Amino acid sequence: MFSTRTAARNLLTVSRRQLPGAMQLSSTRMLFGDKNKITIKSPDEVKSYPATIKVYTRTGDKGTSSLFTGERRGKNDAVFEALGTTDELSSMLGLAIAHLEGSSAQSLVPRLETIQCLLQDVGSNVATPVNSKSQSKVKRTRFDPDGFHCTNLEAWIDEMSVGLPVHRSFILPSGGLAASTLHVARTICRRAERTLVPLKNDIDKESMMFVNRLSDFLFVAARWTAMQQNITEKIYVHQKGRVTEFDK
Ligand SMILES: Nc1ncnc2c1ncn2[C@@H]1O[C@H](COP(=O)(O)OP(=O)(O)OP(=O)(O)O)[C@@H](O)[C@H]1O
Repeated sequence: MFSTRTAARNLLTVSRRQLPGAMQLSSTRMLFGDKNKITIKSPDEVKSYPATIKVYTRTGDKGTSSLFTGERRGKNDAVFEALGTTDELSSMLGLAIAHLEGSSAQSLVPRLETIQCLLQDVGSNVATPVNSKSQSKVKRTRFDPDGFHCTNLEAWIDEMSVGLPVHRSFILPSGGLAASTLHVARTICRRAERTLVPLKNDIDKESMMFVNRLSDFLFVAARWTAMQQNITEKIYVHQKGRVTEFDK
């Protein structure tokens, strides 16, 4: 038997991203290890890997990479476009979290962390086309079959919309560092949604619903953050014939 501390130390050498495709999935339940190997226990398999899995495998050097099914495709394939964009979105949420922590809007952080995990699940869904031969993998990567996460986003949107200032004009991406970062995340989210469209027959419809609802949530989250931090949002002003302070 190995102590939890030893296992934790060994785990430090391996991030989820470094593990083979299958092990990057959210269905991975548990990792434990000894000095020389990491054992990963997921619902239907237990596998061991060397404790020092390297970040690079060199298998992607020629411009192809693998889906969860093992199928290799060019890195310019629509699947990797979508995976890269959801990854970019999750990274931007990480930046938003960094700006929120310690602020009067930090209660938003756990929600954003939940969303980061769900984007990982959307990625798993994207990386496993629904008509793949391996139906067990398709089943394992099914995204939100009950629509729970989409409904949950709607509940968050409704709750956080209460008390937001009402404007007749467009709200410009603004409201401070955290809110503006959330606006950037919102625009990446909309791009992520566009990257899913060519894949719509290969992914679960709930993935698309979730990403669509997520951009609405991020809009409200940005506005809510500005309000919590007492920062006034900027509003669109028609510029025709208008001289700026700078030009005067
Ligand atoms: N350029 C990319 N854009 C989006 N997704 C990618 C890209 N490259 C790889 N992926 C996805 O991310 C996973 C992990 O990326 P990784 O960099 O380990 O893959 P690789 O480039 O195929 O391998 P290596 O970097 O070890 O040569 C891959 O299995 C693939 O699903």
